Amino acid sequence: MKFIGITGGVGAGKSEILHYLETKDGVKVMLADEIAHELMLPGTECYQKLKDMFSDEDIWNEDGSFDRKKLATVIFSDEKKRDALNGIVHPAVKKYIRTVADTERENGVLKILVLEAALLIEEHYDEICDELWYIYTREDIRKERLMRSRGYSPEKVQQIFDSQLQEAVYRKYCKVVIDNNGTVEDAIRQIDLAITNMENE
Ligand SMILES: CC(C)(COP(=O)(O)OP(=O)(O)OC[C@H]1O[C@@H](n2cnc3c(N)ncnc32)[C@H](O)[C@@H]1O)[C@@H](O)C(=O)NCCC(=O)NCCS
Ligand SMILES: Nc1ncnc2c1ncn2[C@@H]1O[C@H](COP(=O)(O)OP(=O)(O)OP(=O)(O)O)[C@@H](O)[C@H]1O
Repeated sequence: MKFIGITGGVGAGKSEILHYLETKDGVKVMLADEIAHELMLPGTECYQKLKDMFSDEDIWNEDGSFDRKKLATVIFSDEKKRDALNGIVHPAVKKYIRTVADTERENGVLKILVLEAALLIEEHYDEICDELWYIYTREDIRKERLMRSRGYSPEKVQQIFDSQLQEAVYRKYCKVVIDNNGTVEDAIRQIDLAITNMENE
């Protein structure tokens, strides 16, 4: 089994590419963001730590869950608070992912395990993945796609860009670069080629 980590800036097209990958035989896809949300639900250890850490912030709904929009405003405008959240959530996410990867390796059924995570490099997933892949899309294109599809404001897009790594850093750590400035079909062709190259190594 090969374990591939897929990363890239906000709106680069990671989810789009994962939708394609999960249609392939012998491939299982994991989303760090989805796992993080599960591990942040009320009643979990992470939730309690976040509750203690962010008790004074206006991010809580009446039922005790987070208001996603308000949490985004807080963590993308304050590096210290973002680091605090990441320090609570990401060790738990990584532990969970490591367990799944170990189990799948032992089972020996999967051909490829894929992890999508925005913070793959920052959180040192190179230690557990066999290969890191970077989905590269220019900032102006990502901004336009995010404003159109998610209704993000230009300010929100810029704040998230500023909180993420520079292109050169992604390129330094990732073995494969998928250019997603064109059509999804173009990106899929590059993915298929990268898989063939990996399997022939
Ligand atoms: C902060 C939240 C509420 C923002 O939600 P929103 O729908 O506005 O944005 P979305 O989830 O699409 O994230 C926007 C971009 O920021 C990145 N991002 C998300 N959380 C973080 C974080 N903690 N630190 C840095 N970047 C992050 C995403 O990967 C994406 O590229 C949400 O992302 C969240 O609950 N984050 C905590 C869980 C987490 O750390 N997820 C990332 C796992 S790699
Ligand atoms: N090649 C493409 N052509 C046109 N639209 C695209 C292309 N790739 C992705 N998109 C669109 O751009 C938007 C952002 O893509 P997607 O959600 O896959 O990004 P992401 O990298 O997963 O973002 P995030 O970092 O927030 O998780 C979506 O609406 C998606 O359908």
